[in-house]
Amino acid sequence: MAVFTPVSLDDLSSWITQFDLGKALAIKGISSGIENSNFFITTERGEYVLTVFEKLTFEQLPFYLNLMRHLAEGGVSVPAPIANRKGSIINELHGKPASIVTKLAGHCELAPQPVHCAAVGAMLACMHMAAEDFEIRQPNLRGISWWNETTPVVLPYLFDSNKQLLTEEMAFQNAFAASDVFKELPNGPIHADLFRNNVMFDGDQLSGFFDFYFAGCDTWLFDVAVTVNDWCIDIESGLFDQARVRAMLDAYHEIRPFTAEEQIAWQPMLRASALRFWLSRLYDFHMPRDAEMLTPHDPAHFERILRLRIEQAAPALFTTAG
Ligand SMILES: Nc1ncnc2c1ncn2[C@@H]1O[C@H](COP(=O)(O)OP(=O)(O)O)[C@@H](O)[C@H]1O
Ligand SMILES: N[C@@H](CCOP(=O)(O)O)C(=O)O
Repeated sequence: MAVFTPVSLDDLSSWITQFDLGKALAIKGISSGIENSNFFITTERGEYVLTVFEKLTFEQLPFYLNLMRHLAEGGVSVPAPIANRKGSIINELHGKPASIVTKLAGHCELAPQPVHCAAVGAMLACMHMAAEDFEIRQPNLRGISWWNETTPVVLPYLFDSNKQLLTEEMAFQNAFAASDVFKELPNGPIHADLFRNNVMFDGDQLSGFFDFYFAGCDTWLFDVAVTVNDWCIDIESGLFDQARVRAMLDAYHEIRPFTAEEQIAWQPMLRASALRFWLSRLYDFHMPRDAEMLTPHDPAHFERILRLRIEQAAPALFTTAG
């Protein structure tokens, strides 16, 4: 159970009077979250999701919530934040920032087929384009600066072979980030954590992307790499499933054609996205924080993926002109 800040129906009943949502009828804690306290709530107007933010601050949250609002208004299926009568979408609850967003229908698809990957690829391209004119700029807080800060923290915990892997990959990624090719990569707001558990499907119909709380401005290709590295692999081995890879990349390319520079950067970017999650999982594993680490994610999964992405040629990013 990962509700860190309990909210009772009584608490909700008084707090919700600031919104035009009618009376609160029910509240149910969601157990699967690991970052925030999430609740399904029912009011006289319908069903919503209430999030009490455990770590993100009143200063950081406007980027994430306004991005969601911008995307929802732009026709991308994401949870839309609900404003109170004063127009505020971030409001204090039990001393912490909290928000109500619309509830997406359906369930996460944890055993995706090519049809699901194509839907995710197409919507990812639409999302990148819809976010292009979003005005708030906040860097990807789990980007290369964070990798450089985190590497010396986790290095002492690693066996020699992994020490070498991490040190050499960081050198490679720092050089890649300084390259001319990297500077030409299209960028903007990205989701940055679009794993299978952050997308909702209603049957085979994609009903939306959610959990934008790792979003930030970075290269679009990094977002594609994060998504492909989770959706298009055999989970046990980390090897690519070629049918799912093609379905996702072709669907993306049809909407937002990849560039020649992105093709050159594709393999380094697949490595970068594996490195990013290896590092965060190593950090969370060796520096656990309270209750959220009851079920730490396995760092070895991304160590395996990183080794594969270094050793094996990347699948073509695109096979036809856009
Ligand atoms: N807008 C939403 N619509 C429907 N379900 C949601 C929504 N937001 C969160 N959930 C549910 O809550 C669970 C935990 O949310 P998530 O954002 O992943 O939490 P955390 O960031 O704390 O890991 C999700 O797996 C999903 O089932
Ligand atoms: N996707 C990351 C963990 C981020 O947690 P989330 O449940 O909020 O998506 C990983 O797998 O390491």
